[in-house]
Amino acid sequence: MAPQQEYTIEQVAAHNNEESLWIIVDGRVYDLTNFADLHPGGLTVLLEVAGKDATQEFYGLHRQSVLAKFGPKYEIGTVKGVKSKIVLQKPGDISKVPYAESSAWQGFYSPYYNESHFRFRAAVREFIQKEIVPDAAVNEESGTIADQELFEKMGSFNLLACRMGPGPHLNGRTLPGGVKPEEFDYFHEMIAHEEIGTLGAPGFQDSVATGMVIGLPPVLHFATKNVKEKVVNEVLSGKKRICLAITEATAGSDVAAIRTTAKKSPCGKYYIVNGTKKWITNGTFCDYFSTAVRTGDGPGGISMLLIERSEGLETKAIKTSYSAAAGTAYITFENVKVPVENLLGKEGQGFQVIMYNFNHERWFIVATVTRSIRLVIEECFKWAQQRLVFGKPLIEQPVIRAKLAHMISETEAVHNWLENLTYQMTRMSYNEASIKLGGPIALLKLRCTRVAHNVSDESCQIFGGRAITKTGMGRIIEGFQRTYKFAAILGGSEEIMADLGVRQAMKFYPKTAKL
Ligand code: HEM
Repeated sequence: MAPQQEYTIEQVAAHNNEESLWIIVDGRVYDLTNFADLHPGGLTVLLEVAGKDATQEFYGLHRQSVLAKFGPKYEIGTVKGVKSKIVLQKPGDISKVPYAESSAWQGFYSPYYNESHFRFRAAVREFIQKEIVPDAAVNEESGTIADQELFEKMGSFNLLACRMGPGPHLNGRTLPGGVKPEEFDYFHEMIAHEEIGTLGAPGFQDSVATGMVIGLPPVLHFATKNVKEKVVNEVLSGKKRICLAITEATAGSDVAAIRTTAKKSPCGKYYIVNGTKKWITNGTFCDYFSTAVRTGDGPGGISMLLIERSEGLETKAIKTSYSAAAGTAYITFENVKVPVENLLGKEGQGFQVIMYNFNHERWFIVATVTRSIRLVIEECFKWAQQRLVFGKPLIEQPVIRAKLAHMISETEAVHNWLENLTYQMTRMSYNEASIKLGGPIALLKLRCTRVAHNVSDESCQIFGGRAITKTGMGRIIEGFQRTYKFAAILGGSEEIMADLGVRQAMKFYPKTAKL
């Protein structure tokens, strides 16, 4: 960085032309003479503010990251007697923008969190900011998946293990923030998913590693000892990757309609798998596929197999509105030989295996999406404060404040319900949770993705043209509005969630209750 020389306002004012073009942003002086021709916004706009304080103009048109990237190259000093007012966020910082964080992180009391949760979030956030954020926006745009090195870093930091929740797979590990495996609970796990939701790069954030969060549980809970030990170690260390392969072109929410078959070989040592899978998150780059197959007729004829990438298994990318970084795949199986030891659970009991993780999968989606919604709220709040329209900040318009009010209140309601249900998960046995939480989690997911819909809609109106522009101020909003629908379909569509929620409630309806 250039030495911090001090300049008077008058000295800066003398550099007001193309030959010498200086500006002030937040008490710092930038010499843009050599940058002016490269400036994406053009030379004219810079000449209009040459030699002047351009803080307001700058923040009306650029994200902070522009200064973080170009500032060190062009900054030549500070303005005498002027203190910089804008705080650049550092890795691990908690946002002070109201509602941009869970309330407990903004000074409100909470019955749910202890000191270890705060340590855990700080450590995970710092890791994500340092190791994942630098690639996120670039990979999101280019459609490049996370590289092997990043997976292994997430493995050795034990972020991958933490995203699988509490359980024996954590034993012997040092968890982020020095959290001990025995103190790790579903709130820590929720925080890990939430932090991934801060990336603002929907496809890329799925690349790190949604496939694992939904694809490894069948192995963790239903694989034979040998298969489990090998695969869980490989995946949690980041050396190999896994995904969940259930959906087919003709079978989505109606899982029972799957057609992919697995027939025992005459020697009895293998299943021979034939068929297809569609919209498989992370499929293009996974080594393992937890796959639903048909081993017999009807709903009782479904089984789950762990299939390794091998001869006859091919994946190709599906072009979705998502970034290709998510690795959304169409998979074909042509006489793929799968050892019988790779059966997950019992033959014909695939439904139980699939259902085992449904609540967890939906809960994880809510945690991640709700955090992404908060990020959208933070973006809208900041934008409404710094964008001048009709001569005053956008937030001075009552209609904009009303939009923020709806976004905030809906999101806080969802998050509070999420915390409440997470608390139930920390207290209930698996069996109790299966009986009692299926309905509420389904309804929570329904509400969460409906709120995502409303927030997307309102945020687009607040950001205007920038909400449909891939770079610049509206970058996060553009990504959100293009992709939020994914969560309304993945893990059970809104319609199925609504129906399931009420059907579950009907099971508990007292026969004696009458109007
Ligand atoms: C340190 C000083 C500056 C740097 C490094 C800088 C850099 C940039 C960059 C990288 C962009 C592209 C942003 C994107 O679309 O992602 C941009 C756009 C732009 N800049 Fe600057 N800029 C600076 C100062 C200014 C100032 C002082 C003004 C106006 C007075 C200005 C006006 C604009 C405009 C109008 C655009 C286009 C914005 C849009 O398409 O919405 N810039 N600038």
